[in-house]
Amino acid sequence: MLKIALPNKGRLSEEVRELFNDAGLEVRGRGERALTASLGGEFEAIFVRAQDIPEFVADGAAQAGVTGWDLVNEAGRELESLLDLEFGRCRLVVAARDESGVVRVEDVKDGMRVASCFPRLTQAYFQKRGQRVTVVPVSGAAEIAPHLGIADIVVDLTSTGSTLKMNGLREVSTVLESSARLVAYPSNGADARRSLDELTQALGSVLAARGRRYLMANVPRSSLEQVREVLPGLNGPTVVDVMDGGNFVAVHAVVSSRTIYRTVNALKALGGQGILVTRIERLMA
Ligand SMILES: Nc1ncnc2c1ncn2[C@@H]1O[C@H](COP(=O)(O)OP(=O)(O)OP(=O)(O)O)[C@@H](O)[C@H]1O
Ligand SMILES: O=P(O)(O)OC[C@H]1O[C@H](OP(=O)(O)OP(=O)(O)O)[C@H](O)[C@@H]1O
Ligand SMILES: [Mg+2]
Repeated sequence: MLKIALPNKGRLSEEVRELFNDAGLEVRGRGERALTASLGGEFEAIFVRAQDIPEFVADGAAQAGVTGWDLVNEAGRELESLLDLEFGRCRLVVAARDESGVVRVEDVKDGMRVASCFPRLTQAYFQKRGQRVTVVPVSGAAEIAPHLGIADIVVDLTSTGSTLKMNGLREVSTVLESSARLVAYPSNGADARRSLDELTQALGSVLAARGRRYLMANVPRSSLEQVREVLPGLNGPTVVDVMDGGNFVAVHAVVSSRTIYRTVNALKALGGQGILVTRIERLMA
């Protein structure tokens, strides 16, 4: 059995569960507070805090795990990054109150106190810049620290920016960009690596499918050249004969969901009929 460490709660847990489900690795038999569950295949999920996952995986207690790239970097342990899961996108930023006089990161003075749940990354960031700050480690709600007078500025995660705004803080610079990652124990044996390769491909195929749609339409044979322009697909559209279709042939293609509205209208303009758009579950190149 390969153990995969997954977040037991918080921001990432639901999306991780959905991703594994979509890849056919359903969390089975997990009671409300159970700490482990079978994922099917050779995988067993262990549910722990997102912060603890880098340590669990680096120590080999789990062969792989899913957690934020920010937490992986903060842990500073050697881990192999297998896949960017694209959700949990956020940035670790330096932020300051207007009264602090810090408008740009260059304005941060030696001796200033920086509150953060990411003390190592914060220390390393300012050290690299040659700015001697005092890091005030906190385990949550760093945004409140300047108001309590325990720090001058903060280093915290942001995505929409609303928490910073609510706390009267302005973003000054970016320390790290983050999203959820699949990471692995660097010394896994050959069998474990093979299984993790398969897992990486399965999860990757779900992610690749998410931004794409499968489109089918009947189009006049005479407009095929123009249809090719509209429907590049992965390797150009598949063209299929339609029984008793007269001048019409069927075209099939994988298209980006962002452009689907335009594509459908363009096909209609070329005489397309019976247009059908469906979701794709998995897509392997
Ligand atoms: N605002 C956000 N937008 C997108 N992703 C975020 C955001 N905040 C955090 N994340 C990501 O989610 C990860 C886990 O955050 P989460 O809030 O679940 O944990 P936590 O609150 O630090 O842990 P706990 O709830 O156990 O105290 C972060 O390390 C980061 O990668
Ligand atoms: O830019 P925003 O969209 O406002 O997101 C930023 C907030 O999100 C995270 O907290 P979370 O909501 O996970 O709560 P937590 O402090 O309990 O971890 C992070 O610590 C920020 O406080
Ligand atoms: Mg949080």
